[in-house]
Amino acid sequence: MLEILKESLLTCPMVKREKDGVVYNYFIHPITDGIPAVTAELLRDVTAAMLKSLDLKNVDKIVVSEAMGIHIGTALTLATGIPFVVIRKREYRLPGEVVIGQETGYSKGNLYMNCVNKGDRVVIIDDVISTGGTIKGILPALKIAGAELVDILFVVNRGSPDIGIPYKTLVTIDVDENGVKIIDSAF
Ligand SMILES: O=P(O)(O)OC[C@H]1O[C@H](OP(=O)(O)OP(=O)(O)O)[C@H](O)[C@@H]1O
Ligand code: HPA
Repeated sequence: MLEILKESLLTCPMVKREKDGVVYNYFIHPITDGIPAVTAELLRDVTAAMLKSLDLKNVDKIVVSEAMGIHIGTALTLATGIPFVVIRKREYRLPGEVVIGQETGYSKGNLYMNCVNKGDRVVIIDDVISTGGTIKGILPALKIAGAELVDILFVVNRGSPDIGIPYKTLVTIDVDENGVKIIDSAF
């Protein structure tokens, strides 16, 4: 389990990104970018590991964020029958919409959460955790919505940030100009 994920991380393309004059070594991977192509074998590998790791008992909704939470959310919904909801970068102004401030290593903006209701038991999954900025915005939004957080899982952990509560990850990596190194793996 996770052999396909690990191999694909070790061989993925790299580019350099820049924010405020600081160069960031960015790995480009099917799970985190949709590039190179997302294969069925990779999605099955990641989904099997998510199913093994997550506590999904009596969960009402899987919560993912746009855009790169969507394919893993789709896979987990197909495997479990639990619906998923997407936290969007677009504002809808529906009643109860919760606005989330998001700051990552290379971007800043707002996210908008809809259709997470009072009393919902939810799990959050996302492709990657890096600075933790995105999840730290989502956690208070769940409180505002009145949802109960059951579990959190990130496929890739780049940086192991402290987000104030425990979270699960499938693969922990280090990245430098030469590429990705695997530091730890759930399986
Ligand atoms: O831990 P953090 O530093 O917050 O980084 C992780 C977040 O960054 C990426 O999303 P991004 O906002 O880049 O959007 P994308 O999914 O459309 O690529 C990723 O999907 C996570 O949501
Ligand atoms: O290097 C990266 N690649 C893809 N997604 C990311 N999210 C944080 N860092 C990265």
